[in-house]
Amino acid sequence: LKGSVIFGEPRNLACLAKTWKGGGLNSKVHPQETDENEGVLLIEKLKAVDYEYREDIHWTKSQGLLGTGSFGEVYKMEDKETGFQCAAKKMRIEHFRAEELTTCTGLMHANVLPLYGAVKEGLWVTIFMKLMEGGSLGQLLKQCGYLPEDRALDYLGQTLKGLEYLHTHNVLHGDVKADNVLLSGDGNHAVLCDFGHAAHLYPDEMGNYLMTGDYVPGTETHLAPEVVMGKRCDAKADVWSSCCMMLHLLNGCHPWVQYYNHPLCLKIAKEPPPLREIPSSCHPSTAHIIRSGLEKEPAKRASAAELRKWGDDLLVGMGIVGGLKSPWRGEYREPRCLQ
Ligand SMILES: N#Cc1cccc(-c2csc(Nc3cc(F)ccc3O)n2)c1
Repeated sequence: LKGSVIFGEPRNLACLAKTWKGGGLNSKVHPQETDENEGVLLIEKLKAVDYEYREDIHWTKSQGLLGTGSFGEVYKMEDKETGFQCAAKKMRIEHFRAEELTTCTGLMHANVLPLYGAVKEGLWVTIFMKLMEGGSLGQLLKQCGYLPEDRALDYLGQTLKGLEYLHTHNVLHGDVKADNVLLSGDGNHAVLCDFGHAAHLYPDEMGNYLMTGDYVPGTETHLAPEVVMGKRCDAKADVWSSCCMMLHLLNGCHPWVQYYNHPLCLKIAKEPPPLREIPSSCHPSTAHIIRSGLEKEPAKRASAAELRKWGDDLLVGMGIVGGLKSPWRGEYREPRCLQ
């Protein structure tokens, strides 16, 4: 069995990932070589042996799912030689998008989940990332209904910090939602994950950074109007989604679904933004932040940087600087949409 898994740099992984798109060249030209093993590991704790890194031989996934990512299931995994544990998303090569790796390789920020590497084994691609013991924000919501305003604001702020960084690097996340925000074991640190819908933003003649046509839309309830209308969109599409996520955190249910039937995309394009779903109990500045992020016109919509700044000032204004937030797994709150 031969392999070509190396310990390398992010740009090596970005370059290799482009050859995996659509099943990879080899699987077409030499179908019998569907057991090939290639990839790039970015940390020493994941050790390829003789240029191979194969499931059950060099690493094993633990029983039970951590979660379900875009196009693949997420497991806790352990390197057999080093005992190091991390998270791994395994998916079929047909569902793999090179952007999942080319957008996040080489990016490092406190609110963006670090990438540890990726390998292809036959017709499967596995992406390794840092293990986040607190699980996803989506899972936390399922456990506690909806979040108190201070904690929701804190998680929105951390998500916006991650988005601000991605947007500065001309990357659109493309599927901002509670399921794609992961938490540390103590619930205090939140990171953006899952670049399965991510896209590179390119400057047009007007200097706007837009994405190209091959964007795979994210979660319907969180899609911005310009996305559902098939327009070329920019980083502002993530800002709209982040405020849909905020409504989800505050209400315990996705926006739109209480008021409209599917297909929602027609309503998102036609109807006014879901401002009536902002809880009346919210601090006026919280409502202002959400309204500014739910402007239908992308040019009028606030940027991630602007919303994050307002959010930081508001948390200071509310006297919440680090840790004075409601308990992280407090008592269950009946989602507002079921009340
Ligand atoms: N650790 C962890 C953990 C716990 C719960 C959910 C998730 C989760 C939701 S989407 C997601 N995507 C993802 C996870 C990887 F390990 C690698 C690439 C990914 O896109 N992971 C991760």
